[in-house]
Amino acid sequence: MPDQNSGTAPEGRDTAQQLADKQALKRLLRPVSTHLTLGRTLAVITAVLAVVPYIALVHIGALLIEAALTGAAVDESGVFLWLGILLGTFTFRLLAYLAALLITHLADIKLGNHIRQQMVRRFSKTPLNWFTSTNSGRVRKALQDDIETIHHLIAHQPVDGTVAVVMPAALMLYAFVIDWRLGLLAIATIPLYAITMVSSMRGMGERTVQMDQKLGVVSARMVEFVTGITVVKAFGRVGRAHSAYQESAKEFQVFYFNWVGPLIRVSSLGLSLLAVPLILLINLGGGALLVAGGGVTAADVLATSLIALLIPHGIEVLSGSTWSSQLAGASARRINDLLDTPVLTEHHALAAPQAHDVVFDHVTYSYGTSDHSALALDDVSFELGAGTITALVGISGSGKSTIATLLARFDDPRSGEIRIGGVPVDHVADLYRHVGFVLQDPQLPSISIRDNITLGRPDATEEQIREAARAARVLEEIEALPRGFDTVYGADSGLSGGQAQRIAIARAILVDAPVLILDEATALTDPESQHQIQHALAHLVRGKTVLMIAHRPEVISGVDQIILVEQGRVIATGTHDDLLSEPGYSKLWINSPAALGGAK
Ligand SMILES: Nc1ncnc2c1ncn2[C@@H]1O[C@H](COP(=O)(O)OP(=O)(O)OP(=O)(O)O)[C@@H](O)[C@H]1O
Repeated sequence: MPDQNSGTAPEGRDTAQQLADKQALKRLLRPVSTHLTLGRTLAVITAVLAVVPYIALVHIGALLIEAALTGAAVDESGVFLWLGILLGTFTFRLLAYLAALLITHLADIKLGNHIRQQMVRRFSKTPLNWFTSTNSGRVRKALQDDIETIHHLIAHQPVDGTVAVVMPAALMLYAFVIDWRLGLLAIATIPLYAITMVSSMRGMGERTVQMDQKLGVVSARMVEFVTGITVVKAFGRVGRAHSAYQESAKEFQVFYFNWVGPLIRVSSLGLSLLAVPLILLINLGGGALLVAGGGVTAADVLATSLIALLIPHGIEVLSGSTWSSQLAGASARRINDLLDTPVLTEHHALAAPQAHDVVFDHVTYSYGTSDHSALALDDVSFELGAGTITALVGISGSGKSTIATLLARFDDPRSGEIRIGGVPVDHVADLYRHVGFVLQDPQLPSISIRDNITLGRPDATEEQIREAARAARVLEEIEALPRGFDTVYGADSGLSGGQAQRIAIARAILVDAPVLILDEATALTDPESQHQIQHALAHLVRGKTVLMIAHRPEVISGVDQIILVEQGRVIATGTHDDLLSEPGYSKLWINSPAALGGAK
């Protein structure tokens, strides 16, 4: 990972990074390599044929000069032949150039689609625990900004970059074919230009990497600022939050100015050296001397002078393409990183559990994938009897959500096994028919309420949907909305936290999975809403094997078993009374003497 805050990265690392960028680009462009080769081939043809007008110019000039010197009539058929060749080549070049651009643009579209499809395919197998807000931000950047950055490299660079190299080379060669002295005059200014370009391009690779990193910091600060704007505003700290963004933007501005300022001075020096008057002075002046000395014609001098004028433009385009390749390299690396996200192993020997007891068997888990990553769960073992309700309790960060998400296979344990009815969860066929969940954040996508409720069971009938909504105590509120069940969440109407929770419960009721994970989340809702949710949950949990993350003492009353978790380990298991002797347990309810008096 690049150090986002470091402005002066060590050179060795940057060179290694550039190498990695190049390899990443090679790998990313592989699916369209045939398109790109075809585009480049057509571009080479276009560039080589750029010589033809100059050949025609020289030949027509020769015919005219011959007529003028001999007093004979101009060889009209010869002139028309060359004009015909000129026109034919021009048309052919135009068509070849357009075809090349068409092919590279098609390649761009194909690659964009290919990357998006690959990402969707990859993410459908990626552990759900991977989707943190940071990683979601990375996905957004890759799908939007990085695909856009490589657009230029695929759609334009293979054609324009190739023409920029091959055309001047072919023209220079032809200048030497006309006359080697005129050829030397045509390229006379190039060494000066090359020196200024090389000095301005020095360190360009590292600077581009740094620019990319600094832009990343500016963008991250902007997202942080916008995401936290409500809290920041509520506490009147807009200036302070804004200043982090302003500082990173200022830092980028200073960096960019210090880099680009001298660059512009150097390249403008290069340009002035090659400015039209200088090129014409050398080529026409030197050419005139050669014409006077005999051996070359005025038409030859005109042709090579025009060639000399085109060379600098080619070099400019070439340096622009080099820069866009460097930018695209970093983008390719980020896209490839996402295409390589870890995925859950897919097993083929799947089975449907016949019973619904749950066993955690020496489960260990860490969010990081390296051997040194801190353990979020450390040797966790427990059992949930079929049809029983178990409450998971522990202080914040103790590992309750991690246990719950592993049961729903949001990721696989690093070691140990989780079984439902004796079948390891990674071997359960159609897992979400067996494990349902209602989490703190109800996660309603921006689709209709009907589709939200039937997400886990798209074939549900209208009556079943209404029945689920009724059991979840949200039917009346849905029907009171102007578009009822067709209301699109977010677009047509928002919902209160309690309503969204009850819609998530209706969804779980409809799926009717025999194992249920509940993240008790009533703290954010008002007492009436809490009451409604409790009723909806009571309906939902009937006869199910329930694992409930409990935050309040009230909800542990009536559960069959309580599991106390501390620092990723199961400290004790039992009933409320069994656990009262555990200091960690009584400390949890210290502000709730009623619970300590007996929750049952
Ligand atoms: N996405 C994540 N990436 C890295 N570490 C994480 C992630 N989610 C949780 N953790 C870490 O794993 C440990 C257990 O967290 P977990 O969310 O399971 O605790 P919890 O008991 O559910 O807390 P809370 O009651 O506050 O929700 C904590 O140290 C936490 O910082």
